[in-house]
Amino acid sequence: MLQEPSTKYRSFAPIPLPDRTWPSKVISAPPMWCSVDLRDGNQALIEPMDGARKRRMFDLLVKTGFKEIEIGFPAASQTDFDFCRELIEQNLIPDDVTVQVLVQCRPELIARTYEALKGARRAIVHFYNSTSTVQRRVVFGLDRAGITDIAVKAAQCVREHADRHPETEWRFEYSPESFTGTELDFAVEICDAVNAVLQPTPERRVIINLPATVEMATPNIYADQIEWFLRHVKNRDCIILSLHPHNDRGTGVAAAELGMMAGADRVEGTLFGNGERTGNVDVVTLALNMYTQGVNPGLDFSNINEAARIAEHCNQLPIHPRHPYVGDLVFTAFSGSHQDAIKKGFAARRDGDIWEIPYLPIDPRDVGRTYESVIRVNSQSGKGGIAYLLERDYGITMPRRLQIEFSQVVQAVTDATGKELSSEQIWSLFQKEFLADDGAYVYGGHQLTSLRDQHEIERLSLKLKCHGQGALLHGEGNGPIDAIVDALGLRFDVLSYEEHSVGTGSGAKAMAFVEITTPARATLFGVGYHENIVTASLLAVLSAVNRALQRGLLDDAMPVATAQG
Ligand SMILES: CC(=O)SCCNC(=O)CCNC(=O)[C@H](O)C(C)(C)COP(=O)(O)OP(=O)(O)OC[C@H]1O[C@@H](n2cnc3c(N)ncnc32)[C@H](O)[C@@H]1OP(=O)(O)O
Ligand SMILES: CC(C)C(=O)C(=O)O
Repeated sequence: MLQEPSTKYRSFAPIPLPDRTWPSKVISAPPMWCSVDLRDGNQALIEPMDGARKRRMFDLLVKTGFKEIEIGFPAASQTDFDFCRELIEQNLIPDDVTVQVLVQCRPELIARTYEALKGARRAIVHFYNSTSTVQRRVVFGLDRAGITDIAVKAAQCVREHADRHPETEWRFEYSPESFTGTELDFAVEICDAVNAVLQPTPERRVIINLPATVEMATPNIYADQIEWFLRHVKNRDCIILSLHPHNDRGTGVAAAELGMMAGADRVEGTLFGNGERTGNVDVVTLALNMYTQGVNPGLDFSNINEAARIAEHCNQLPIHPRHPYVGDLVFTAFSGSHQDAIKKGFAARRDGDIWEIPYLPIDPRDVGRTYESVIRVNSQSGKGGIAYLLERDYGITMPRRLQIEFSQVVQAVTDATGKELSSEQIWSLFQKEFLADDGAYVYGGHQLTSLRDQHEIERLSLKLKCHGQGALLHGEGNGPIDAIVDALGLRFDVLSYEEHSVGTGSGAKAMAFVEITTPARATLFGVGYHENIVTASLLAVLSAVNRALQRGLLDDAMPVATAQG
């Protein structure tokens, strides 16, 4: 790269529009949408679509709700010509859909285009020529008058052909191609000249499409260009002002949004932004951006995965996993603080609330995605995410301090492997850590009786394997936990106890959580999981004791005094 890029590149001159109004506008209604997947998208593919893929894409576009679809450039390729014929002859165009085709301002190509459209009920003929300073100079070698002449002659030609086929309801679209590199006064001048031929009316408006053929500046400049154009073009009421942004600077969506605020009526773009170079503007993102502002976009992406898979098949191009609204990872949080906030957001949410879940700008279910992958765990994750997965997939609600303790167990594994852990793997780590029966003290059965004369006192007889040897311990207390602490005779106290059921009906089990503290003031949890709630509590105490023994936090003195063979 150059140390001094200004020797090779220059900045885009601002548009003189100090009283611009677009910055304070709000998008409150969708534009007229036109899909150009089958033309601009298609012409950028490594392998342009064959008839079958075109048909699949067309059906998807219709199902999504597009009412205007640019189906190709029939004068350019036989495939496009044949596809156009197929749609017309087989009557495949729904009544409320209008097909559009592109053609250069060349009479022979225009003639072929009308051949392709013969018999159509309705059609938009879209003609274009490049108007930018650079293309005038290097491609056409013509001045403004010469370029205007090309456009005006083409306008006459498309009109004449149309007049010869009154059975079709014709509409026209003109694009001063490379508009963003065209002086604004010239763009207005050439469009006025074309309109003088086409003679649009408020009832039969012409589509004037102002493409950012190459995105050359910040999106506010595009908005200024649109507002400036609309203030100066003649007969605004006879024009449908259309945008056709590309994404060379990565701001195609922003440019389209600001362009709409600047007064545009219509947007041409493609699904997921396929198209020349960095693509056309992504209509899915545009539509769902509107949706998340509470505006019905008029396009239906309720099953966004299906749309994505069809687009990938037709374009033979993958969609990036981080692509807005659709990428495989866009509804996934790996990082701990995000997971924590999402978990709390879901917990706080009530039916009918405005959607306000941190880090999730849209409810994944609105586009047919599930909450399945919202939280995934790796070394960047925290307790909230782990707790969320265990709760969602296994119905386990861990006490907060256990979440902290267990997250360290998970973290040790993710740090060591560098890999993601599935919720199944987390559950098996949880079982290994808390529920395994391979500790020093293994539960073998119990009996609990209330003392006849002292109702609050319970007596516990507990069968155990202590270090592999059978033992029968006895203890008393004001409940099973108190009694097992007494029976074990070890130096620890119980700090907290919680229990909840997991599952419902006859398959339900109890999960008990016991937190103990040792003489050295170490605290740690044990978990018990059993059909019987008392057994679950006893198991939880033994789980905590075993974990403390394993860590050398308790004296491992077998309670011989009370043990019996
Ligand atoms: C920004 C866009 O996306 S515009 C759409 C671009 N899409 C495509 O090009 C895809 C389909 N195109 C094609 O298949 C071919 O280009 C065709 C069939 C249309 C034309 O092919 P060809 O005639 O072989 O030539 P080619 O495309 O190289 O034409 C360039 C010639 O057309 C002229 N030309 C280019 N665009 C236009 C236009 N819009 N109007 C009039 N003339 C034009 C050029 O000045 C050049 O003229 P020259 O031959 O006198 O130098
Ligand atoms: C033909 C025009 C509209 C075009 O595709 C472009 O400028 O990108």
